[in-house]
This record gives sequence, structure tokens and C-alpha cells, in this order.
Amino acid sequence: MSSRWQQYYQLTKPRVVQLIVFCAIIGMALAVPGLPSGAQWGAILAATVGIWLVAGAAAAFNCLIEQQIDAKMKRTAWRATAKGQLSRGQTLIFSALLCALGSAILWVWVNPLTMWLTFATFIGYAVIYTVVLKPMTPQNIVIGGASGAMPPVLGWAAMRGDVGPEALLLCLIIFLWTPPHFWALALYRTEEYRKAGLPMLPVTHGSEYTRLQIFLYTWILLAATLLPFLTGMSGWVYLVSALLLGLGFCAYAWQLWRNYSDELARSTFRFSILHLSLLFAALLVDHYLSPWIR
Ligand code: HEM
Ligand SMILES: CC(C)=CCC/C(C)=C/CC/C(C)=C/COP(=O)(O)OP(=O)(O)O
Repeated sequence: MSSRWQQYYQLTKPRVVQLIVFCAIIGMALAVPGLPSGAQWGAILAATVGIWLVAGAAAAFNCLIEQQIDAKMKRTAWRATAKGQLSRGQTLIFSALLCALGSAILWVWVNPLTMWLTFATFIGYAVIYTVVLKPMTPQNIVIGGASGAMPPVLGWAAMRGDVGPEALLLCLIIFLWTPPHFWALALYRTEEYRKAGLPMLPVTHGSEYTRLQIFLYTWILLAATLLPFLTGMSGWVYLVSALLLGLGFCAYAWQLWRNYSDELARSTFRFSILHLSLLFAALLVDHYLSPWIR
């Protein structure tokens, strides 16, 4: 890829968006009983591409708004917007084009509900979280996390044309997962956030309080991840996976609370990504295996 394309591509925060799209695909798979039919495969493809583009647009818009903040933090200073390699105008056009193209795909080949929900998610992250909440309150990622939690709802809406309780349950799981995911990172990046003037929880309330919050959230998250089994939505394969992953996350959070080190915070952050990826993979495997095992 030429370096200019690479710069634009990196603005879409590809790794984060990959997991977001994966969670949306699981939402789609769970909305269809059994294997999808020929026509459903078309909708799955269109919804995947549409959600991918709009999520990438939201990430690029975030880079546009945070150009100066990104330039102050080591983790983000390399971004083309922060370095001045891409102008505000170029970034705005790029984000608008991705958003328009993704929305059009969702409107034409999926359904209007999915388009509107995806657009609302774009506004939730790019405007409400980035512009309003992030510079204002240490609860920024708790409230703003609602938009990052939407992908299973978008996937479900794409296949069913409605918002089912099953999808809302998956949304709740990502919503509760987000605080320990982000605060683990914020713990070993506290000084960077302080310098950038952002009121992240470890900056405003200190390390120990943040670690306690992480520990409490991992337990609430573990309880919430049992709900798909308890409501009959998923089977034993999912339950065993959720218990192992959830207890693993609680164990990391306990260690982090009692014996803090930056290295442990980094490992906890990495584990959070593994946790969500495997939990959603387990939902998928369970969905196809359960009819044979029950
Ligand atoms: C408001 C909600 C969220 C916040 C504030 C947040 C924050 C962050 C931050 C700051 C990073 C960057 C780590 C780095 O530069 O090393 C990151 C990485 C990551 N996040 Fe999140 N996150 C949120 C929601 C999500 C959601 C909903 C997902 C997926 C469903 C997700 C998946 C990931 C992944 C996969 C990475 C790793 C990226 C890489 O390895 O380069 N995040 N997150
Ligand atoms: C339409 C749709 C599905 C949208 C999804 C929205 C989206 C991309 C959510 C992911 C959240 C995310 C990248 C947080 C990074 O935090 P940050 O922005 O504080 O991180 P930074 O410091 O790296 O910029």
C-alpha cells in the first residue's frame, strides 16, 4: 500500500474496527436460526462492509477532532493527522465519504433501520463521546462505551429488521466490558493522559480507585456473561467458555488491584481483547453446535 493510502487507512483504527465488525457479524449469525440462506449471505456481506465503513469513518472523525491531543501523547503522536501529514479538510472529506458510502450500502442492500442505528452509533462515538464526554468527565468511556457496544445490535437489525432482546444482551456485555478494557490501558498511560489534559479515571481519582473499579466491573461483567446461558439463548459450550474467560479476567483484575505494575496493566489490557474476541467466538461456535449437543 502506498504511504498516503496507509496514512488514511490507519486513521480508521483498523484493529479496533476489526473486532467491532467481528461482534456485528456474530450478531448477524445469532439472528439467523441455522445456516444463512443464499439471499441472507448477500445481506451479511453488505452489512459487514457498510458497518465497517461507517465505523472507520467514526474513527477517522475522532482523529480529526483530537488532532492536537493526539500530537501530545506518545501512543497517538504518529497518526497522520497529529503529524500534519493529512490536513483537516482531507480528513473530513475522507470520513464523510466513508460514512456516506457505508450508509448508502446499508440503506440499499440491508435495511433503513440498520442504517439509522449505525449512523446513530457514528454520532455517539464521533460527536457525543469524542467532542462532549471525553474532555468533560471521567465517566466518559462508561457513557460513551454505549456506542462501542452497539455492533451486535447493528448485526441483529441487519438480519431481522428489529432490535431483539438477545442483541441487547450482547450490547450489555460489551458495555460492561469497556471500562475494564480501557481503564487497564489508562493506568499505564496515566501520565500521557494527564499531560494531554484529559480527565480519565486514573488521572482524576488515582490508580487505586481505578483498580477497584476494574475489579468490580469484571465481576459484574462475569455475571452478565452468564445471562445468554440462563435465558436459553446459548448452551454449554458458551457457558464453559464464559466462565473460564470471565474468571480469567477477574483474576487479572485482582492481581492488578493488589500488586500493581505497568506490565500487569498492559497484560490485563491485552487479555481484555482476547476475552471479548473468544467470548464472541464461543457464542458463534455454540450457536452452530448446540442443536447437536442439547
Ligand atoms: C469508549 C469505548 C472504548 C475506548 C475508550 C477504548 C479505548 C482503546 C484505546 C485507547 C486503545 C488503544 C491502545 C493502543 O494504542 O495501544 C484500544 C485498543 C483496542 N480496542 Fe478499545 N476502546 C473502546 C471500545 C472498544 C470496543 C467496543 C472494541 C471492540 C469491540 C475495542 C477493541 C479494541 C482493540 C481490538 C484494541 C487493540 C488495537 C491494537 O492492537 O492496535 N475497543 N481501545
Ligand atoms: C458505526 C460504528 C459501529 C462505530 C463504532 C465506533 C467506534 C469506532 C468505537 C470504538 C471505540 C474506540 C476506537 C475507542 C478508542 O478510544 P479513543 O477514541 O479515546 O482512543 P484514542 O486515544 O486512540 O483516539
